[in-house]
Amino acid sequence: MSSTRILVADDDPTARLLMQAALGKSGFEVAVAEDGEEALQAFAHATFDMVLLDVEMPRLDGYAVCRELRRRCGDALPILMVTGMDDTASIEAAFEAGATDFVAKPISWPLLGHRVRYVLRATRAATALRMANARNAAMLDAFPDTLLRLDAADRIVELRAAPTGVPSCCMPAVGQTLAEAYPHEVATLLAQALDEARRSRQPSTVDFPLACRTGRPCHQEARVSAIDDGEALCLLRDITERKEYETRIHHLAYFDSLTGLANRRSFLERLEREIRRALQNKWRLAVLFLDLDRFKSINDTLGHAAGDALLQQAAERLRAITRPGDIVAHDTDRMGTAEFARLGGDEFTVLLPTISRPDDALAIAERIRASICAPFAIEGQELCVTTSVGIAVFPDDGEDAATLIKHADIAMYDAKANGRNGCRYYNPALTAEAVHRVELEAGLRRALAHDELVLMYQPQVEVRDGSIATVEALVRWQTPDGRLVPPLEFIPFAEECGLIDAIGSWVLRRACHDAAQWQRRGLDLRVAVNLSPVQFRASGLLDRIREALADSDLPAERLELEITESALMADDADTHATLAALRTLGIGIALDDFGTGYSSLSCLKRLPLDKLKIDRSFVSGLPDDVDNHAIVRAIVALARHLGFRIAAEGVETAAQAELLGELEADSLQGYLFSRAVPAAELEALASRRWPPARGTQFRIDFS
Ligand SMILES: Nc1nc2c(ncn2[C@@H]2O[C@@H]3COP(=O)(O)O[C@H]4[C@@H](O)[C@H](n5cnc6c(=O)[nH]c(N)nc65)O[C@@H]4COP(=O)(O)O[C@H]3[C@H]2O)c(=O)[nH]1
Repeated sequence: MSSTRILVADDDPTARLLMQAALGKSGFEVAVAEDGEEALQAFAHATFDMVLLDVEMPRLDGYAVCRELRRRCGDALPILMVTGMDDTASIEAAFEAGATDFVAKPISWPLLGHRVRYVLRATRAATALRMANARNAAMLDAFPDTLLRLDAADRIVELRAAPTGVPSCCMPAVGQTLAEAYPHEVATLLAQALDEARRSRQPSTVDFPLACRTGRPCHQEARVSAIDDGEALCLLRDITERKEYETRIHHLAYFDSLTGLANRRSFLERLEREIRRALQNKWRLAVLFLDLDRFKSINDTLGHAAGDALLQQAAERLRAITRPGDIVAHDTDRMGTAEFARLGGDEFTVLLPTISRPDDALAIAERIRASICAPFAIEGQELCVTTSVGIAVFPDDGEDAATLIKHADIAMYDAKANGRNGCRYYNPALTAEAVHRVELEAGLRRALAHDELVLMYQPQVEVRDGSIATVEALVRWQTPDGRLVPPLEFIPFAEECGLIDAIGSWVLRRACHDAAQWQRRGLDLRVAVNLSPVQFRASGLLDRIREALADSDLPAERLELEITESALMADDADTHATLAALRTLGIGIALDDFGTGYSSLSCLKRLPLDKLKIDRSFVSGLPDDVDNHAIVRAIVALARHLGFRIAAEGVETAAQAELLGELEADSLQGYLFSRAVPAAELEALASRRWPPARGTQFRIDFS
């Protein structure tokens, strides 16, 4: 450790010597000066930790030296003045000149060392305190918080306002108590935090909203800590932005951004809470599961923006249904607030936290169903949508959240399977059906992977000469156990579960391949392939068709696509562009199942179609059903007028064929001529001629 250097300035050589000896004995390194000027010169060449100055000195007295040294070295240098015992005037003058302390003559030599050490220690402590204060002040200046110092009565005795943060209108003032500065609840909260901090000697934190006069939301955080039993510090920080982020994050985590309804996670948490309550209180609750019937096809045909708008409006209707006071139940008070959620896609759930009996749930489900039935106005079009609702009741149908939701979902499927637009309770037998659906999907995936799909072809006979110009490709699923599954048992399901694209692509490629084979064998046949609405709207359709034609080497003119009216429901630019592009390629377009949809005449007129296929439901009653007769006659007249060819489906009797011939249909398809047959049998079939219908007695000769 380096020694402490002391400068002794005194014009009396004896006093100098004695001081030097006494201080040297106490372990200090001592330098001496004979007068004031010499003392200042000594400071110019060396540094000292302390100075002892005699008051009376020639040339420059001790006061002048003291003042000069203070100017040069600041407060950190301890200066001891040596004064006369009773000379209070010089003691006062010494302090005025900036002296740290004084030593009175006659000096007690044994005590001088102790006195010097004490002054040195005190000066160092004062310096350290000054530096700590400066550091604290700098830290507080850099602090983003507003600082309040409070006395024992929670009155603000000091306030350092942060440059930014707490808005001025929410800023307390010095002199106010917390109760005066803040609204009652906030003041109470802060007082509790202060009590806690004083008691535990640990800082404590609270946050609270404040009504800001600007009207903007304001949220503050206060961290309080006790200084001693009386005073306390309170740091205030504006956390409005953080709170807004937290709210937004919470909203994202718990709410569906499209509809503003609760999301799956939030619904599950609430359901779990309500199950616990229901268990304690021994009451029932119900979970409703619903989706919009045929939503997927609406979304695919009208586009996602329309689909989103529909979901938003449907969510709004759900909210409106169970607004407080709207619920019709046997025990309205106990019914509690219903919770709605969108689990994803068009799947919604409703939680009825307390029901007296299962009928209450059915009443709400029916109200929901009826409300969704009213037409929606979407993008300027009126859209009629229905919903199917499944109901599961706690504890009867499940004792935990996941089971209740699953069973309500299964019940909804049952409602769908039973004609849609209905409400169903869960029953255990339905689980078997749900298992069947899961197996069906797995089976279809396997069918695609293992080439279990087969195509059959049904001829369309030309009325003009009884020849077969077109055959319709109809898919079947040959399961490993040898069963031939008809398309209506898996195509609608494939549309629902998203497998239709893969199946449709397979059908297209196989049909093109078969048709190209027939062409190579000299058969003049066109192949008609069904295109589901989902496929029609899917991106990449044209590429897929071009690829299938190119790979099989089939001329585009030999391909016809059958599109149902629902696929063309969106009379928009995309529909026109797709149809026009197909026509430009040379592909024929037939409107399938005509009469069952909602095609408006004006819409039909604008579409580039080749053919209308009259649905077999109109053909089936012919020739006796007068209504069907009139409808078919009108369809034929309309199609003629628009320049389309006309095909009739489901022709089973010669009388039907004859009448359709008279009505001037162009081609006929039905069991009367042939069921759908494997590709290999088609060659034999296609070489036949059926007697022309027009003007002749239609006679079938299958021999
Ligand atoms: N009662 C009666 N029925 C007759 C008669 N003649 C033909 N049919 C049946 O009527 C359906 C005609 O096909 P669709 O209207 O396009 O109706 C098709 C079509 O909408 C769909 N489908 C079939 N294959 C495909 C495919 O490859 N892709 C797509 N997307 N749908 C397909 O499945 C539907 C049913 O197909 P299938 O069961 O093969 O049933 C075929 C056919 O077997 C008749 O005289 N009387």
